[in-house]
Amino acid sequence: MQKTTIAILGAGAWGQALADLASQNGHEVRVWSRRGSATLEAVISGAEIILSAIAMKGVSDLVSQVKSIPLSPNTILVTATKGLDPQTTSTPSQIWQIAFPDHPVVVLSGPNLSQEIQESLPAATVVASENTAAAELVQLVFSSPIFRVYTNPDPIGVELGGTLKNIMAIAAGVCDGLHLGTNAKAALVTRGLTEMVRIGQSWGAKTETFYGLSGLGDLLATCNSPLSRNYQVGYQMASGKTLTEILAHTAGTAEGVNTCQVLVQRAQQYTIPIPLTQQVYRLLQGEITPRQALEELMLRDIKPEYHY
Ligand SMILES: NC(=O)c1ccc[n+]([C@@H]2O[C@H](COP(=O)([O-])OP(=O)(O)OC[C@H]3O[C@@H](n4cnc5c(N)ncnc54)[C@H](O)[C@@H]3O)[C@@H](O)[C@H]2O)c1
Ligand SMILES: O=P(O)(O)OC[C@H](O)CO
Repeated sequence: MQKTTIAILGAGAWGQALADLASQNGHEVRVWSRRGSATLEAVISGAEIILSAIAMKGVSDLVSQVKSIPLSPNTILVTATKGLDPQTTSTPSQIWQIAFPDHPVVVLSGPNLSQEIQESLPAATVVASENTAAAELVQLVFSSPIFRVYTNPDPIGVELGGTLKNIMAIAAGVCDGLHLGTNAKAALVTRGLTEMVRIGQSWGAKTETFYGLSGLGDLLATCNSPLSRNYQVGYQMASGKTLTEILAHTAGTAEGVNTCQVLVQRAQQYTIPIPLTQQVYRLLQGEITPRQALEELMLRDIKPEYHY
């Protein structure tokens, strides 16, 4: 394809991996980091695609900074952050789209542990947008023999899959850390997916999106890999460490911690049942031990698996 100019905002593990994928495909890639020497203006000037891969806590501020810089009207905005805004409970793509109503916004999300991608191991991802042409351009830019990219028309569903699975990955880490066995893990991941679907429906996401790469796919990757920072948080909590101790020694961002707090707030507002998320929340708050969280989940009122 034609060479495209791409600005990657965020030089963390994920921003760097995506920058490398685009560079390997021959595109002109410029990376901005808040600690780097290049200005944001210089990095995004003339870029056809601006991709943000920064941590959730910086998204609103970054959006304001980008908004103060004139952009070409065709510039495509891509978000690869997996989190929720604590003030508004909005997703990153919603924040970008509100600030830039006339620009196409694309969500990039999938089972993508950055370390495996940096080792050139094969992976697949999803680029989702209401603007099909924009999603297809981003698909072309990143597709390669080691990175298979699918398009999808449900950006909120794709984004929520990648965001909500982080809470379940914390729970999966606890499950493995307590050596609860394969049956327990299967039950947790399956009921976790049911909870993700329920939350997603309240946001207007399509149910089937959660059964694809960005939902079930990312849930499986993150709940089964010691490379996941969220899984590591849960695994270490099972050994009795406090959240503060764990985060002090965690390299990189475990978004599930913040997402869990925001989701509890949103679930109260919209009356969404979120039993797994509630127990992860109480555990992270230091209100209960991992064993107590397990007991509370197992001893809830019995009920049908589905309400058909
Ligand atoms: N690492 C992965 O495997 C992976 C894969 C897919 C998605 N993600 C998501 O991508 C996002 C970034 O993850 P990461 O692994 O690169 O984390 P990281 O901790 O390695 O990097 C975070 C980046 O965000 C930047 N940042 C943090 N706060 C900021 C602020 N206030 N203003 C501007 N920049 C700020 C940091 O400087 C850094 O460049 C997260 O939402 C994560 O869930 C990560
Ligand atoms: O390290 P984690 O837990 O943020 O997971 C990384 C990616 O989201 C996996 O797709």
